Amino acid sequence: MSSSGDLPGEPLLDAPALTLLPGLLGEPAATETLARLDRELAWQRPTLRLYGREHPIPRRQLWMGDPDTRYRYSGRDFLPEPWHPAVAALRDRVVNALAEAGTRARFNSVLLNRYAGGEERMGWHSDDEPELGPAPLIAAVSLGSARPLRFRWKDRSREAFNAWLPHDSLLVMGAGVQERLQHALLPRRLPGLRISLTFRLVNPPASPA
Ligand SMILES: O=C(O)CCC(=O)C(=O)O
Ligand SMILES: [Fe+2]
Repeated sequence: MSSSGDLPGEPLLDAPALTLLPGLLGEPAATETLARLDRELAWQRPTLRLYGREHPIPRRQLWMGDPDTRYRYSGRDFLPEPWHPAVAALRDRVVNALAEAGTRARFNSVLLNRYAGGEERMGWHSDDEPELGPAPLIAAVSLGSARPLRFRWKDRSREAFNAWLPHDSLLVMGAGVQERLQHALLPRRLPGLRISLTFRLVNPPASPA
């Protein structure tokens, strides 16, 4: 895979490569896709176990992908929902946008997050599960209300910063981003529905001998 440093979007970071591409779908497709995903998906609010207590997550989410893409998250296994046609179309659009920019990528799964308003959120993390491999390329599509995704360096060598994610944008987190930084969608007084889709390539589990 070539580096995503040559993507035509706005480079937020050069090394490791973090790039924002606005206008992924155009209108009215972007707004229609937001409404369709909101309406047609079976959004879930799973509980996570923290210090022995069950907590509902502060957003809704859905794991979708090829049947062999198991995903472990906070000690739980999530089985993927089959691809919804609108999500599969979005995945293909992302792959094409990356290809046009000279970056070859393949995705077999996606985590969809639905934030009803600014109080819904996602805490600090890196997408560094072993099944994503050592240097994953993660493509994050944002639809709806603009929110900042906050980044901080694990070694605190540089200042934390915001990546503002407007409606109909694609944030490409290239090789090294998960290794060196964490990100979070912090609560903000910003009303409005937002849906994000983070496309990933999960290594299919080796078949048992
Ligand atoms: O909603 C966002 O933009 C962040 C989502 C995210 O970090 C993830 O799905 O791992
Ligand atoms: Fe993430």
